[in-house]
Amino acid sequence: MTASTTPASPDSNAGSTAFIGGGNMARSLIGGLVARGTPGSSIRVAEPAEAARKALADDFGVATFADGAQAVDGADVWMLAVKPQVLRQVCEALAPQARARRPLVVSVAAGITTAQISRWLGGGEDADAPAIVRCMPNTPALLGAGVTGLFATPAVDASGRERAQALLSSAGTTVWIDDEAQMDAVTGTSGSGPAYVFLLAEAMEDAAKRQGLPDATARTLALQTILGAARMLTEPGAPPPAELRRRVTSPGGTTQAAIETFEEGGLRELVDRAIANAAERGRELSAAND
Ligand SMILES: NC(=O)C1=CN([C@@H]2O[C@H](COP(=O)(O)OP(=O)(O)OC[C@H]3O[C@@H](n4cnc5c(N)ncnc54)[C@H](OP(=O)(O)O)[C@@H]3O)[C@@H](O)[C@H]2O)C=CC1
Ligand SMILES: O=C(O)[C@@H]1CCC=N1
Repeated sequence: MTASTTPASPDSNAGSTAFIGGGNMARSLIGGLVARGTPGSSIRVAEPAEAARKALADDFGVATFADGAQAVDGADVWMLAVKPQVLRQVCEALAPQARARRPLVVSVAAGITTAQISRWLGGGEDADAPAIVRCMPNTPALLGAGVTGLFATPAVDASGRERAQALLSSAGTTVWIDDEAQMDAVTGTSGSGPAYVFLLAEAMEDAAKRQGLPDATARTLALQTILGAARMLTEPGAPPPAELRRRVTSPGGTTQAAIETFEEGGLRELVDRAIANAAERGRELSAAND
C-alpha cells in the first residue's frame, strides 16, 4: 500500500470526505468544494494512477492514496466516483470497513442502484442497511455551476441528507428526487447534458468556419453566443425558453430560416431520442454490472 501523503490516525480523519476514484467527476466535485472553502486537507482521494494522484494533491491540497481502504480510513463520508463497471469490486473490497464505520455513502455512478451498492457493501435490511445517497452531478461542478439530482435511501437521516446536500451544493444547484427510478432520466438530461451543449458548440463553430469566418472568430462567436443565451435563460424572472426564442425570431427573417431547418430536421425528436437512449444506457449499466 502506498500513499503519496502520510495518513493521519483514523480518529483525526473524522469529518473528512473520502473519494474513491480521482477522475473527471471527482476532480470537478473536489474543485467545487475547495473553491468554496472546504480545506483540501479534509479530502482524501483513492486513485490508482500516480500522475493523477500528484495532480490532485498539487492542485487541491488533498491527501491521496493508491488504496481505497486507506483513503476511507476514519472518513465519515465516502464518495464513490469510479466507473459503474468497477463499482462492485470497489464496494466489496470496502465492505468490512463500511460495516464497522457505517459511513454516509454517496455514489455518482451512472445507472448503479442503491440496492446494488447496499448489497455489495454487505448491508443488511432495514435498521441495519447502509445510508446511501445516489446522486448525478455534472462537470460544470468544477465552476460551482453544476446541477445534481439526489436520492436518499430510508437509512439516510436528516443530518445525512444535510451533509450530502452541503457537499453537492458546492458543485451548484441540487434537486432531490423521491423515486430512484427517475435517476436515469436525470442522468440523460443533466448528467450527460453538458456534452450535448459542447456538441452544439462544435457544430456551430464548424458551420461558421464553412461560412468563411476565421477559426478564432468562429469559436468566439459560437461560445459567447452559448454563454450569453445560457445567462439569459437563467436570469431571475427570465421568460421560458420558447419566449426568448420568439424574441430573436423576426417573422420572415434569418432566425426563422434557421429554426425551420432545425424543426424540419427533427431536432426535438432527436433530442428526445438522445435523452431516452442515455437513460436506457443507465438501466443497462445497472444490469450489466450486477
Ligand atoms: N464525467 C461525467 O460528466 C460524469 C460522471 N459521472 C459518474 O462518475 C463516475 C466516474 O466517472 P468519470 O470521473 O468520468 O470517470 P474517470 O475514468 O475519469 O474516473 C474514474 C477514476 O477512478 C479510478 N479508479 C479505477 N478503479 C479504481 C479503484 N479500484 N479505486 C479507486 N479509483 C479507481 C480510475 O483510474 P484509472 O483510469 O487508472 O482506471 C479513474 O481515475 C462514473 O460512475 C460516472 O458514471 C456522473 C456524472 C457526470
Ligand atoms: O457518460 C457517462 O456515462 C457519465 C454519466 C453522466 C455523464 N457521464
